[in-house]
Amino acid sequence: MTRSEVLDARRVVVKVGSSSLTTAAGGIDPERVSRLVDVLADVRARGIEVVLVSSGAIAAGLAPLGLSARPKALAAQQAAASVGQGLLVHRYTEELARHGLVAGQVLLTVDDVSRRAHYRNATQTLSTLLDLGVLPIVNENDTVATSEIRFGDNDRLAALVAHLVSADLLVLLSDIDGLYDAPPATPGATRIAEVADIDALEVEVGSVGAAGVGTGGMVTKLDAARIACSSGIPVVLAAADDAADALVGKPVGTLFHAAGRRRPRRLLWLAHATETLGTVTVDAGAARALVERGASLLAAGLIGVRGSFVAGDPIAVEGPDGVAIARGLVNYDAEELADLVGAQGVREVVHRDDLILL
Ligand SMILES: Nc1ncnc2c1ncn2[C@@H]1O[C@H](COP(=O)(O)OP(=O)(O)O)[C@@H](O)[C@H]1O
Ligand SMILES: N[C@@H](CCC(=O)OP(=O)(O)O)C(=O)O
Repeated sequence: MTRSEVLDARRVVVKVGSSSLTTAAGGIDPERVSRLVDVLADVRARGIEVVLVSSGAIAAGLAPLGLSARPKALAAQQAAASVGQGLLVHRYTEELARHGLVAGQVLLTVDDVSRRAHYRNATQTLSTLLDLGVLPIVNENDTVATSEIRFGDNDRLAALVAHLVSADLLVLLSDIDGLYDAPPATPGATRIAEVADIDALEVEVGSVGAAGVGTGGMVTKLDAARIACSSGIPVVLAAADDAADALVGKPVGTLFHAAGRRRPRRLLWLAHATETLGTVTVDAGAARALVERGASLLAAGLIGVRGSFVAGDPIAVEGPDGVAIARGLVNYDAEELADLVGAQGVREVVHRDDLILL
């Protein structure tokens, strides 16, 4: 039986991991890139828009730098990515050109999906590229991302991009042919064909794949699936070798059914992509107002402020017991807010539209 979620999709985000693009020695395998591009070109020929999120910059930079394995130090990874990203996109550009398709490179940082203005820019750029018939190739902007503000893996980035472009489907291609009920090397581990409700899923996951070039392993793929499904986007996780079948809806890999409605765009990044820059502690009355009535947070409920932030930054909101209850975009700088503690003011610290309950 074919999967209607796949057949009905008009806009698809496909993510391919480093482990699916590299040779055993760790460099980029031009044949694997070529095979992937053939599949993507077929999808495009069916009138479906495609955004590719491709890892592999670091892997592509290893050989030119005379390195045999992914370096541990962040600066060395960034150097490898700087060398490799151009080579990687060059490969894609040449391969897509064989099919008469044009590639566009889009490098994103965490800020691009967490700051409101950047988010809008990223959305506009991607939708313009799609309108122009370009096939955007997205990666993290590794050369400028520091360890604190890094996605580090492209799985979550792909889910956020899927949301950003309002995709109908997210396809995660990996070296493994789906989600298993235990790390695949475990005797008796079996593939799960469908996940109806990801929040009810209980599986044992390991971290890194056999090739040793990927990051995050299944943990980050499940995070990505959770982000996409919770915003109404179904996910197929499949082996890169099964990409053609996965993209015509054959029952390969694992299908995660979407849950719920699409959330407003801004709030999705607030929930998943944001590093909060501070925390405000609120009293029990304010905590109840937020949770039970969906109210805005007013200064009168503040009992503490921590961190360093300016107006517009994402912050965490915790109750008097220190348990986080919400995230929001704050209307004041940290110093201004500290002065409002205990002031019994009615000033709005976080507007209800800028709050997401956890
Ligand atoms: N429960 C599980 N089901 C499937 N794969 C798992 C599981 N737990 C751990 N893994 C590992 O996750 C790996 C995929 O992650 P990763 O190496 O980061 O790939 P990619 O480069 O495609 O992002 C698989 O090769 C597998 O070894
Ligand atoms: N941005 C990095 C990708 C990080 C990474 O390895 O991700 P993945 O292979 O998807 O687990 C790169 O291009 O090398």
